[in-house]
Amino acid sequence: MNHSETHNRSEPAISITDLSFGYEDRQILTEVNLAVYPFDSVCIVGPNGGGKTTLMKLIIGLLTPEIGEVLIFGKRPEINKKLIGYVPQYAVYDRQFPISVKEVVCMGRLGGNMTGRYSTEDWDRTMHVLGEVGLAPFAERSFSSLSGGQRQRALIARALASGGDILILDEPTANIDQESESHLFELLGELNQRMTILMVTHDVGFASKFFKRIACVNRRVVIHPTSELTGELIKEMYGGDFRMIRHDHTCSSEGHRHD
Ligand SMILES: Nc1ncnc2c1ncn2[C@@H]1O[C@H](COP(=O)(O)OP(=O)(O)OP(=O)(O)O)[C@@H](O)[C@H]1O
Repeated sequence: MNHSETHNRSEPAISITDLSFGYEDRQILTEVNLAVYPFDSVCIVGPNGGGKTTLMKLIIGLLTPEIGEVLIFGKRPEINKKLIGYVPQYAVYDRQFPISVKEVVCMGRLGGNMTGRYSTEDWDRTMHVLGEVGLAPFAERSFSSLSGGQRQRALIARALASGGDILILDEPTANIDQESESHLFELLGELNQRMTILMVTHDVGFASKFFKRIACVNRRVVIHPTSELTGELIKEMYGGDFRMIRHDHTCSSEGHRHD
């Protein structure tokens, strides 16, 4: 049983209050308020440079807010970071570096293991999550021999090896074909039965079929149920000027407005 199942479901898995953040003198996120409840699935969209990755890094505790706070199941990210699995935007392994699929996945266990060595429990968990993503037969194979879609699933397994409550993915569909993308969403659908899922994507039309809510990040963050959107509208919205979620909303490079 994971933390979400024992946790009071009326309390957010992720709670962001009055958060502002910038790099040096540049303000990137302003007055962000967001509550994501257990078993929600939120697709994070927005123009390039709008602050999506920055927001994810604040949630997992890689960055600390200057103003406001982020809580994970009521506690600071550094305390509850083990509840979060993160699939970063670029996970590059040197093709010459002979690392096996199971080793990549087991690296997800290091966060909670101060010795730098893996226990039997670590390897058991690794094989379990490899089974979950359908890659158990590939455990001994070299990571670089996997296809793009298989690699992505291995990286999800690595995230699952560390945290079992919240899964955060930063553009996992960027380098995979459409069939692998369908498989990825099937897998995410299964995982969403027991986890909260947040995913940054540029493929809004496809993603909106899976996600319950869509958050537009462009300095400010505005969240809507995906039921309010149609695929066509989202594609339009994602064009040069991030267009309209409803007639009274605009999300563009100038910021997100509710008129
Ligand atoms: N470590 C850093 N130091 C200074 N500026 C940064 C740093 N990381 C990101 N930025 C800047 O902050 C802004 C927001 O970046 P971020 O990566 O969060 O945007 P994004 O919405 O994820 O963009 P994309 O869709 O292109 O991935 C960008 O202008 C980026 O150049």
